[in-house]
Amino acid sequence: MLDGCVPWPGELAERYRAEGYWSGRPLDVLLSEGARQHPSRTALVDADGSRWTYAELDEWASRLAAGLAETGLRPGERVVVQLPNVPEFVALFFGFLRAGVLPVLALPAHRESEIVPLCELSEAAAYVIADSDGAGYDYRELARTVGEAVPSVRHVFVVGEPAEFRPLPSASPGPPVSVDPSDVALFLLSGGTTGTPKLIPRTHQDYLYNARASAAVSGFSADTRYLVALPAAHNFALASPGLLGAVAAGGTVVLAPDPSADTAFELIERERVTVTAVVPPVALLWMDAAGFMDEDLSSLRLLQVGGAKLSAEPASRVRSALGCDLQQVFGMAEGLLNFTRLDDPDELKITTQGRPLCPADEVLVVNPEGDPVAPGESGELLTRGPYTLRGYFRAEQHNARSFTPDGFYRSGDVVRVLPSGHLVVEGRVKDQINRGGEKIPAEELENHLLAHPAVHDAAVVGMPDEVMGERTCAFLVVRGEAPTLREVTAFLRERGVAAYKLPDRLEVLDGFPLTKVGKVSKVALAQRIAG
Ligand SMILES: O=C(O)c1cccc(O)c1O
Repeated sequence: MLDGCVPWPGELAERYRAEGYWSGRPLDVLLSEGARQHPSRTALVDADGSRWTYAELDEWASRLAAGLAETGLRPGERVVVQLPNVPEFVALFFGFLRAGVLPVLALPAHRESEIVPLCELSEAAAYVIADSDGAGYDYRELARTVGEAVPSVRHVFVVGEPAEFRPLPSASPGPPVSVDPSDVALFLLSGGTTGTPKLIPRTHQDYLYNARASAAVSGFSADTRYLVALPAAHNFALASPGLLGAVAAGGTVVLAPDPSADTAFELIERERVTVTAVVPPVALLWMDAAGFMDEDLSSLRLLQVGGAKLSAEPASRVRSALGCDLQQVFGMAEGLLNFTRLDDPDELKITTQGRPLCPADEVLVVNPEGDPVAPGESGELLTRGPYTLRGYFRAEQHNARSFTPDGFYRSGDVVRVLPSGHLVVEGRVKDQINRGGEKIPAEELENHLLAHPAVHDAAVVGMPDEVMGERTCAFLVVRGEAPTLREVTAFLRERGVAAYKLPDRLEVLDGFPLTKVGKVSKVALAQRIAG
């Protein structure tokens, strides 16, 4: 496995192969087999209505792969990719797989303070952007900063107007590069809890299983028309089952530039979309909007909701509001995916976050001492399995804390397991805010706040919110005059912090409540803001 990654131990690897979860095939077979078996079916549709068949997408991916190689990118090198939901994302994703070059999938919302450390940590050889986000943000500015800050970045490729950079490369397809299916195919980003980004290596065969098994459990078929409403770089929209699951099933991927009801409903009607995946705040907005908008949503069969916990009340209204079935998905880019099953009783679909995808997923629920709790009691979810990472990339110290000695990933989520095996998410032990599915590492934001000259100490906690589940509250102890929320967010933006990480509220205290051992008590702060 690529240097800096942690392989599965031989015994488990043997079992995953023997039981058929690992097929020994490269991830790219999703597209190459589709192109062979049904070349003229529609694989991809963009927001403007441009369409690509499987054969056309396959050809495009091969030309991109050849172009990447011709530019001098070598197998195993990393490229940070930051694209909105454009067709180039899909073609390039497969192009990277074919060239053996490893995409590091950043989100469009990321800014300098996320992208620079990512490029550094991955020693990225290139950076791929769109010219703009359609709302006035120019990624080429960010690319200039990255180019100056990170010497490993040799090329910047731009979808749209390249300015001084390069357009996406393209060349006549050469002989395929052979890849080891047990090696890394791509890197996903962790939501994280610390000040530095974490990279999740996903191997060809683990991600292939992830996409195919998810597609099966969600009933994907050749008739599936999947709307990519979340960012395509998100594990949920990419492979749970996401766009890769739709390709695995020989279905059609429809790209939405944003998840607003205006955009999504129009695409659902126009393309007869059958399934999509959203975070809870979007589900709430769609359910309201369906009451007064008149697009025809009757093609929609399944709404997947995940990223944060969907409360039972809105969950119970999905069918009447949108005329489709609900599937709750509790997943993590690190691996383990839980789905409610299409034939589960309504009670489980509404009140649980699903059960593990794979029979070989191992789930342990432990108390703070690390001992298993009694069945049905809540505790931290630990997991290992055929598609769950064994370590973050180049993060030895962090890995020592994030995994048990026998290789279970400590998810930081607090769950309880029902007799049926379904999980109910009850909270978390990790120091992170989940703002409507967007994960904000508290320590990272605190570090940025501490850089403000008027800030003596900072503690970031979630505050309950009807729509977002949580919003972000920054508690500060200040020197001299307290800055306003507006001043603080302007300061954070200036530092290149992504907009979704900006605090929603500021509270200034004389000092922080402490725990018995003298640490800042986030529990006390959270109780204070909840009140
Ligand atoms: O990261 C997540 O929250 C998530 C949610 C649903 C499905 C997934 O694959 C995820 O990674």
